Amino acid sequence: MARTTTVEDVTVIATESLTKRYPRVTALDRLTVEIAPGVTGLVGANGAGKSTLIKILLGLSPATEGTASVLGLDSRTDGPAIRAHVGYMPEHDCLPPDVSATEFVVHMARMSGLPPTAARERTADTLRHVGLYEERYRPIGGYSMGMKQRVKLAQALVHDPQLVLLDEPTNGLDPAGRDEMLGLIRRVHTDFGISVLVTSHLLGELERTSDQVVVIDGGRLLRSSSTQEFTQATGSLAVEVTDTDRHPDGTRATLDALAAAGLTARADGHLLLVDIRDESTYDTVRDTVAELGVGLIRMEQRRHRIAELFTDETDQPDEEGGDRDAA
Ligand SMILES: Nc1ncnc2c1ncn2[C@@H]1O[C@H](COP(=O)(O)OP(=O)(O)OP(=O)(O)O)[C@@H](O)[C@H]1O
Repeated sequence: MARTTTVEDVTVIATESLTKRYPRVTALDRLTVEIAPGVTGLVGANGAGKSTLIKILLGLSPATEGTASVLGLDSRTDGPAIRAHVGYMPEHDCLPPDVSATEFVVHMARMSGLPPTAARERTADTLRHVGLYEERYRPIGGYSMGMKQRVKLAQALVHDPQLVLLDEPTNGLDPAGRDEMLGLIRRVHTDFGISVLVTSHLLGELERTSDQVVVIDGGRLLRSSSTQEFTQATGSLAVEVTDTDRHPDGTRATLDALAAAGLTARADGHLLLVDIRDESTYDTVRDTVAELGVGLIRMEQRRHRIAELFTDETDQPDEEGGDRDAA
């Protein structure tokens, strides 16, 4: 089932100066971005313009200015062809409570043009894939939020699209449910080769799930790059040490000793952030800690986090994560 990537689909979505103005608000403001195959996270606070972008990409809402192409098709003129090759999971609950997941997803498959037998087979496969097989004949009205989100995902996948646009698929889920949904989303790409654009206002989850992250704010592009670039190594070494009877504040004692050894370091809570000058920095830290007699709990190179985009670049968040999910 997995597809091979060809030169033509190196860019699955491209926008150029895309602008959408409503009477009172500019929802998208000259947005120019290219999205490669794989899993892409589109992150932004509520009202940033994520849903507006998705509706324009699907050809459901016209842009005021600029252009957007999806799988090489023009969203202004090729809406029906785009929707034939793209699956869409809307943000809000749009499910009929009185029908079963099977009935609903078969209906959506038929709407996309699949013949009856193929629609039933694809529905069974897709519901199994999203983990809803046992409950598939029960009315959706009795489903949990997590199960409803899976039905919405299944209907987006049932016609075997090349790309799916998932609008806030983790909304309303508890942390375990979110993790499961993110795992499913990742597998949509790894198992079936389907590219995914997934929106969220939660930064941490996109860091884990996406190959590329696009950040928008007030309809403008804040940043677009690979997740690897976002989380690349920084030039500082995070060091954590124990306290001892001789050094009841081990962190402070180590900070002073590192300064005496000629290194630049600062305390960040219980962590010490040491500037890496060259390879010898590691040895100097190790030797300084050993001479002091405090225990070395960890010594590792710091990595950037996507959350830092929303703070001062130099204002490193707490190592334990803090509120990494807040946009
Ligand atoms: N049909 C509309 N008419 C007028 N204004 C709209 C319309 N749709 C969206 N907006 C406005 O455009 C801006 C962007 O909204 P959009 O729904 O795209 O944001 P979002 O990032 O998806 O956030 P959310 O997750 O809250 O939906 C908001 O200020 C919103 O109020």
